[in-house]
Amino acid sequence: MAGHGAARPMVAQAGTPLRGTAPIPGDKSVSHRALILGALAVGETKITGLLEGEDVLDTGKAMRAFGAGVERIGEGAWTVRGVGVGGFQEPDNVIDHGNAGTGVRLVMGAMATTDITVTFTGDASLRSRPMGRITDPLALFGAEARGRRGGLLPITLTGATNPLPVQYTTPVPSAQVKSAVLLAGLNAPGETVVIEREATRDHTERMLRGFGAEIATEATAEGHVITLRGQPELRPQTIAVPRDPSSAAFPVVAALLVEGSDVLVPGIGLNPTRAGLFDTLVEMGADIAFENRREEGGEPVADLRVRFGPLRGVEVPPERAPSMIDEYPVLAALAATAEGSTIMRGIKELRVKESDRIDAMARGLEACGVSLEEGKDHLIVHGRGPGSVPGGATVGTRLDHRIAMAFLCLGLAANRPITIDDGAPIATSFPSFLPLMRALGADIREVGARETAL
Ligand SMILES: O=C(O)C1=C[C@@H](OP(=O)(O)O)[C@@H](O)[C@H](O)C1
Ligand SMILES: C=C(OP(=O)(O)O)C(=O)O
Repeated sequence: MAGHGAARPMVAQAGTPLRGTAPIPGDKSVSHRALILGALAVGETKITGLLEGEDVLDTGKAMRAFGAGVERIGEGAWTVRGVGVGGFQEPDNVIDHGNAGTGVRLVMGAMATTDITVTFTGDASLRSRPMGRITDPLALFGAEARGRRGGLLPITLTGATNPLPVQYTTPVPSAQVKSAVLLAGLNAPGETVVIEREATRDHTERMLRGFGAEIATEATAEGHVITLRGQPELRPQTIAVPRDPSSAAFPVVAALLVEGSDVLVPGIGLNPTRAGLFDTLVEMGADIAFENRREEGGEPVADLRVRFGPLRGVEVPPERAPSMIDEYPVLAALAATAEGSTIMRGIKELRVKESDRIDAMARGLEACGVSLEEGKDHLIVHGRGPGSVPGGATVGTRLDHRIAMAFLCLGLAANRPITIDDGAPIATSFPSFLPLMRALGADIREVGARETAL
């Protein structure tokens, strides 16, 4: 679990162009959901391509503690023997979700309508993130939460004895909130309805449908109305997890940062609720070919061929934010080498991620000599073209994997090396980041590590 071990400082510096093929691991969002829904089905679910990052492994441990059989049978290949909807047993210890907002929030939802009491916690980052957005709707089902002041973890949640179905309009665009309510609705009688004004990633809906739940989504003037019929028997599935577009973002952006690069990133999930970064990059003038478009595991995918070329700053439409919410840090890094300003508005949700990502990016970019403007809900990066980023700074990554990877990518195009104080959290979402980037030719190393040790 990130934050529990020693800090791992890392440094990135300019070198040769990036070339080759980047095999991206499985999607983190889909991986969490595959383990949770597998645990709620009756029988054995088979998963291939599961992301074996710390966040997902913590969800696997949680599902085991709730009574499911979770076994690793090969690289990325797992089986989950489910206990059925309502069948979770009470764990005999605290459930520690490490660094994972998705993990803790979805699992709280999944247990909130079963009559058990569970204490949840996480690392220093997760213990500072808002949980009221989950415990408030779960209270409508009849669940009771007691946490620290401000609704922070650790939280003890007692599931509803006689759950009520709920109709809930999400107050913030959040797939985690939507998913927690839907997962709680699984063990409530009748129909649970979630209304979201802005569409967020829809992996929970797609996967629930795959497991045989009755779920419908309707686009209305109010927004997306999602209706789930409770107390289904979920049928075990065979799930091929697509490769994670949020992880792919790093080698894609690195290829756009480093002159002369030409990188192939195969089989990337391009679900429209996740693909906002790629639309933005194309608007910036990026040379990206989407080759061999196809469907895999119920999700649209393509092979991305990315070549370095000149980029211009753009204004990102605020309504695109939910489809690229985790990609703003790496976009902000890239924006420093575009010509002109990149304007990112409608992004205040970034302030409650693993770190306050607007502040973390602003302080880090400033330290690297990049000019910017920031506000409560926006960040504007003034790019001055390739070769314009001085670098030469040490950036604080604040237990945030995406901040860590974004600055390592920027270091590949800066005039002086960029150091990050701690790369350990990268293992939460992208454990193969360092070897993958190095195989493309990136000069990224652990500070103090000998060349052969990596
Ligand atoms: O549901 C999910 O899998 C996720 C939803 C998003 O969080 P919010 O729901 O807080 O927007 C995203 O930032 C996170 O990385 C994964
Ligand atoms: C926000 C993220 O994850 P989580 O909320 O699951 O911690 C992320 O991976 O960028």
